[in-house]
This record gives sequence, C-alpha cells and structure tokens, in this order.
Amino acid sequence: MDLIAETIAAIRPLDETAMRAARDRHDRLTKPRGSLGALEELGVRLSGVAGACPPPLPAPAAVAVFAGDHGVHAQGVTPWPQEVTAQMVQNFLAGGAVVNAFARQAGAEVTVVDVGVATELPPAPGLLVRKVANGTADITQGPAMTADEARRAVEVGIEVARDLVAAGNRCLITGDMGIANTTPSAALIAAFTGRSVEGVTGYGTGIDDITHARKIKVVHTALARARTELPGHDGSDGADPRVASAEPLAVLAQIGGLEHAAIAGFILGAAAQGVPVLLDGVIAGAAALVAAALARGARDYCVAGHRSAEPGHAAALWFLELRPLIDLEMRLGEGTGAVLALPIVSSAVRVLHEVATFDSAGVADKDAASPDGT
Ligand SMILES: Cc1cc2ncn([C@H]3O[C@H](COP(=O)(O)O)[C@@H](O)[C@H]3O)c2cc1C
Ligand SMILES: O=C(O)c1cccnc1
Repeated sequence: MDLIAETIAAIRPLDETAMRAARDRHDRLTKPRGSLGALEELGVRLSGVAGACPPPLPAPAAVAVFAGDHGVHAQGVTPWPQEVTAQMVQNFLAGGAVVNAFARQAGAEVTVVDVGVATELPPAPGLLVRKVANGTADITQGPAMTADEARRAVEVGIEVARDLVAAGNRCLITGDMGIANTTPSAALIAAFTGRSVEGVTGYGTGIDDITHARKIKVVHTALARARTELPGHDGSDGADPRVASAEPLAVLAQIGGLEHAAIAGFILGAAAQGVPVLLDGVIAGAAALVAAALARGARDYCVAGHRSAEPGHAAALWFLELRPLIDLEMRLGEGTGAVLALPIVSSAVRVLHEVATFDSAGVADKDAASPDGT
C-alpha cells in the first residue's frame, strides 16, 4: 500500500466510549449542565480523538506553514508580487510575521515547509525544504500539477505531521503562505461544496472590484477547463457536482495548489495518528475538503480555529459541519486564526482535567435535590 492509502486506512472513527465518558464527566462537574456551550462538545470530540477522557492537553503544539507559489498569479488575481511568498518565508524564519507573534503568545512552535515556492530558498533552521515543484502551473491554462506532484505534495504533509507527532507534539496547526492562493482555494471550495463561484470567491489580501470580477472569471475558467479533463465529463457546461464526484486527488491536481495538497496530507496524517488538527482559514478549509473527500473520518479530527472573512471559508466550514471557535473577521492566513484559538482548545481540555465534580467539591447538584431533574 502507498503512504496515502496507508494513512487513510489508519484513520479510526472517534472513540465512542471516551466521548460518553466525557459527556458524563461534563454533567458531574461543578457547573450547570451545558453551561460551557460548544466548548463542552469540543472536549467531548477531543476525547473521541484521543480515545481517552480526559484527553491530553494540546501541548506542545506545532504550526506548520506550508509555502507554495501559483501559476494563476499571472492572471492578475492579486496585487502582490509572487516574490512575496519567498520573502514572507524569510520573515517567518526570522520570527517577524504575525503568526510568529501569535505562536509565541500561545506557546506553539513554527515550522516552515517549502512544498512549492517558485525560487530556491537558502537552508535555515526551522525550514524544511520539501519542494515538489517550483510552483503550480496556471489553472486557467492546464492542470495545476501532475497527478504525481499532487500525490507527492500530499505525502509531504503526511510526513511532516508524522515527524511533528514523533517529536512529541499533541496538537498540529495548519498554516499557509502562497501569494494568489485564495484563487485555487475558491476553485476547490466551489468544486467540493457545489456552491457558486460568485458565492465563494472573496477579496483575498484585499483587491478592488475590477480585480474581484476578474478573479471570479478566472475561477470559472479553471473549473470549466478542469471539467473537460476529469473522468465522467459529459460535454455540458454547468454546476460542479461532476467535478466533486471525480477522484479527489484528480480535482486537487487540476485546480489546487501544492500547499493545499500538503495541508490535506497534514490533516490526514494528524487524523491517522489520533492527534487533533487546528485549522486556519480559507486555504486550510479548501484543503480540509480534499482531506474529507479522501477520508470522511478525517473531518472528525479537525477543529476550526476561526472563521475568516473570505466567503469561501464559511462555505467550507458549512460543508464540513465544523463550528469555528472565533470570528474576528481576520483574513490573513499563515495559521494566525488557528494559533489564536489554541488557548480555547486548551481550556476545553483543561475543564475535563481540573474542574471538580459536585461529589468531590461537596457542592449540591440540583438533580440530587430533585430526582426528576426539573
Ligand atoms: C505581506 C503578506 C503576508 C501574508 N501572510 C499571509 N498572506 C496570505 O495572503 C495570500 C493570499 O492572498 P491572495 O490570494 O489575495 O494573494 C497568501 O500568501 C496567504 O498566506 C499574506 C499576504 C501578504 C501580501
Ligand atoms: O481567509 C484567509 O485565510 C485568507 C484570506 C486572505 C489571504 N490569505 C488567507
């Protein structure tokens, strides 16, 4: 079996016994039942992920920022020059990006993975050079990558997840860097959710309305072209279910990015090892759709750190039925929204470790006084 198939085969359903134990424990803690809202369900799910209640604290935690360039940059979908991808990689390595500041605050370590930056990067501590290609091809003109490149990039993500867990990390966090990458993100999200291109294509780093209209056209063109190359194409134009029903890796190779592929692998790798993966914004959302199409169970290991301002991100979260922990209208990427949510994940787990039960604290439970639970 190859690495991707092996990884998918290793993903287990959430542990029902541990989740029952967590629900039961929540009901005995010194707080009104359900008073921690969605945080309780998060603690339950993390118990299911770990197969234990309480689950381990999500520490140490590691952010992997997967960097890649995009041929579709040539279509004028972003005002930023492509070189900014490589320059930001240097900034991450120097500790000067927003994700570094947030990671220092949250106590997470940042690793940068060059899975497809267009230029050569000098070796540096904290940089993993796993370059599969010097960027993707322009998705309006042809497939972003070959099937082999897509597979290799997914494998890079699986291997990074494996190594970070082997190093002792108990929570993996997705990050991305790739100028123009909100365009293939929109294409992937339209393809996998069936939502309209107009509904999922946003303003990325910040573009004017004319550029936004062009970006929408570019995504339409890429999807129409991809449809003709995917098996099952019936010659007609129209919605995207046909794209969505094709083999996920084939769709990824047609319209995705190398960092999307690697993040999809990173998610699969985390899930296969029973470690939660905290998702960042729209790029991670698009990658999670690929991972979930490859292995539906992978979704259960994902925690949506935040909801970004990109409309496609909300669509991806809706499709995956993931509830974001925070919504600060951020639209940066890099892993920033996910790292910001890490203390919330820690709190969800800490409750199950540290909060006293009614019995142990000698606090009267209302159900004890009123057996019918009213
Ligand atoms: C200085 C800078 C830092 C960033 N950090 C993340 N991104 C984010 O913005 C890019 C995607 O947006 P678009 O599709 O509009 O180009 C990605 O590189 C993403 O990681 C940045 C973008 C810039 C310019
Ligand atoms: O929503 C995001 O994650 C995002 C938005 C713009 C640029 N990069 C990422």
